[in-house]
Amino acid sequence: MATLSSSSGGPDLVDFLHATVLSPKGLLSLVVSLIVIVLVTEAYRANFPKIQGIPEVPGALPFVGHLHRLGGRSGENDATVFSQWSKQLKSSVFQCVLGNQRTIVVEDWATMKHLWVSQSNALIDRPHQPGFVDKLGIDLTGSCMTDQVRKCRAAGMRALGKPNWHKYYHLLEPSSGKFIRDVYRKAAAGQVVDTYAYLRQIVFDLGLSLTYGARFGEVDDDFMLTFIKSINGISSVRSSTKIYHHFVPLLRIVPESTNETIAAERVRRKHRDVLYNRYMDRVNAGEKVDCIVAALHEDKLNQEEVHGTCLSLLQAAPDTVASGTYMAIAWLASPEGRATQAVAHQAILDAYGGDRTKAWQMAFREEKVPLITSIYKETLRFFTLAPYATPRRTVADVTLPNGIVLPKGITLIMNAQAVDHDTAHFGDDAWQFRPDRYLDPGKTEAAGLPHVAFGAGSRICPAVNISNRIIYALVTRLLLAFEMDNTTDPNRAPVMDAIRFSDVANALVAHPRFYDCHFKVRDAAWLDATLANEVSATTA
Ligand code: HEM
Repeated sequence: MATLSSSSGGPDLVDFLHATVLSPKGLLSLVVSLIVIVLVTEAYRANFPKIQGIPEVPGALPFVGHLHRLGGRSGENDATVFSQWSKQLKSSVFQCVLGNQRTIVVEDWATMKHLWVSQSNALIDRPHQPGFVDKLGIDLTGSCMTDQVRKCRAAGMRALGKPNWHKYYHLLEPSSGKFIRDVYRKAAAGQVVDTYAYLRQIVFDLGLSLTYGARFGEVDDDFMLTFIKSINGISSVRSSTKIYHHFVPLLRIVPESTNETIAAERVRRKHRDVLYNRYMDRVNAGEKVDCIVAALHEDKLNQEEVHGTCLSLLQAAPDTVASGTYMAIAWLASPEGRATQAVAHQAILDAYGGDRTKAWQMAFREEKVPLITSIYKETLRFFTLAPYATPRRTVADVTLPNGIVLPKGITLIMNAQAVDHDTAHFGDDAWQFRPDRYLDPGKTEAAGLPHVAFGAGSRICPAVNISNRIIYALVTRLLLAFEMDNTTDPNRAPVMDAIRFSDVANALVAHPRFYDCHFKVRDAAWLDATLANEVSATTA
């Protein structure tokens, strides 16, 4: 054993150091000790200390915090797990830690309104998801509100705004007519129909047209299917808690062996280039193509911004609107909903003085039947498609209703599934589907916010109005054309439960389980003539 043998220090101290700390064994112990210190410090390090006065979910693990119980790992979606925690803690506001991200979860309407609506400007950022958003280029939904994102969001909102809707009728009307014609043909052949792919195509077609001025014809078009697959690959990761790398900084020292986002982004980019090149060919041939790319070029956005805006819209469009319409049909065609079909059909006729052709023609152009409006709002509330909305990050201190201050930079999650079923706001029947809930505006409309399916406040979905109108029109046209009845085959019947309607437990956006429906034409002669008129009007 080495000892300090001389009081003068000098060489003896050096010998001592060489024999201990600087020896290979000593250096190894030093490195190991440092690693242990770093690991111990990292193990429970969060970006913010615990906030006093807000209950915290017990059972955080080192490094991952509460992530091990989220991301579908327990078989439930995050919103459902949040509600279990809220019940356990007896508090509608609580804190948990996602990797190193201290996160406040809000479960009730009143607190949601106090933060997301009344302090909207302070909630304008998104938490950074390293390993995801940095692989995508500009991504409106997943990015903080930089000047560039603000510019792109404004351009997207302009394109989706009401003054531009007249440009989209000539797309939506024939594509919905074609959808109904296909359903009609199958029904006439005695087949049940799963409408999902048709509905998605209508919305995706609209998205392609309003972004790159493109259009794809058939449901099984290979190009469209691979493009949608890449889009879904990206959406399945956005704001999801399924990938530990996105939340645990230490894990990012080791690169991910395969990154779902990078793979999907490569495919998405290839498709984007095809669309863009087709657009440029048309422009170079002297055609004036009316679409966002054209408008954005005029707005002097650079190419990255043009593509970022277009892809962000395409990314969000197809499945959300399709799923909303799909669940409205599922409810109307359920034993519980069938009586409402007759009432809604009559309400449409009444609104147009019995002229069903006029009702058909105006379906996309005006919202004249309050019961249909109520049905689509109730559908979007009841089957909340983005169960935990999209997380936010504060850009200034905000206060809870009880005065507790949440610091600038903290992550906030609105449990939209819980907020949309808050009995204190919607009443004791919040977990029941009531088609007429929004006929009596009363308290449900008090905030100008019927539900939070589209989020709320500064980053609310920019496509709220156009999405609502598309669902309204499709439901109206289907009711005019058919009586609908879900299959009784238990393997293909829809699931009508407000949580279990979706099979997806590990992603931001729910996806309804597929189902089949019987469609019985109400008046074949009228439908034949109406569809024929629409086709000839489009081709004229
Ligand atoms: C029923 C249909 C839809 C639902 C339920 C829905 C839901 C949502 C939700 C919950 C958010 C987050 C809002 C927040 O943080 O408060 C969002 C954001 C967004 N949605 Fe939608 N959406 C739908 C349709 C669409 C469509 C058709 C488009 C595009 C054409 C679109 C584009 C976007 C974009 C770009 C954002 C990001 C906005 C931002 O972060 O600033 N959405 N949507």
